[in-house]
Amino acid sequence: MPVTVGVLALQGAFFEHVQLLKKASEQESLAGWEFIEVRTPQELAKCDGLVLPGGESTTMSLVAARSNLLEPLRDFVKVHRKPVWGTCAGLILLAESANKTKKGGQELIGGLDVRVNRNHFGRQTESFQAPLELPFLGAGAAPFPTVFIRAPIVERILPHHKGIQTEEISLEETVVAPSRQAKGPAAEAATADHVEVLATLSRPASVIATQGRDLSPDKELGDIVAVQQGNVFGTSFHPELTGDARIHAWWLRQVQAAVLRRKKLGQ
Ligand SMILES: NC(=O)CC[C@H](N)C(=O)O
Repeated sequence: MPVTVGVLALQGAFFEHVQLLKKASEQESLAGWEFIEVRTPQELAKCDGLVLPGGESTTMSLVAARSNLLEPLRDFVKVHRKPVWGTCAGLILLAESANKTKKGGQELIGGLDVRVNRNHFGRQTESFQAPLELPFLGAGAAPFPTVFIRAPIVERILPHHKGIQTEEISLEETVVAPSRQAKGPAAEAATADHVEVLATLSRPASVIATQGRDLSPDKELGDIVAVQQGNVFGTSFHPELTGDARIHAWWLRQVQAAVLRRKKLGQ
């Protein structure tokens, strides 16, 4: 079963992702998988799954718009519901809403019903590394060496399928992603109406967020740094900048499951 996984290669750490995807596929003994850099709608159309790397989300969305990729990317995530994973800037692009965006706005792709707070931990010089428990990697998994560089966090879980969040529009420097309708049975199967919190920074994640609940004031929960909603996965940190391929391997298994689901449904 040939499977093609793309990494959006407009800007940022795309090369590192491709390398770790290859390493993970070897670890998982996945034969016949192809990993490609995506710069055009034609390349995107070949993909069964897509990684949006870290970098600078403002630049990435500008280049995506100029490359006529924004609409195909939105369709990939929200209409075809193929698996996507955004790291850092990629997570920002996958959010339905983002704070502290550049004046004049910034285009988002959307797909995760969350609002992110950009540059949550401060500037480049305030970058840090932290060993983080990631329960989704399995019971007893060793802490993951997470790298945070001008990283966003998920500061709010938004109500599902609200489309444009009108309450957010009035907030200065907050942007929202345009809404889209999923189509077809595979799309339905991959649609999840809740955002699952997979990791928080200050303590091991054991929390499933409920819709519409503002989690930011409750500091006890810690900062949300990994979330999943259906086929959309996002991390605040950069696994591609470590040699650790465990998250890539975990995500490739998600892609494999999604491809099998689509096949079963004849799509
Ligand atoms: N390392 C990163 O990807 C940083 C993201 C960056 N702060 C942005 O807003 O795009």
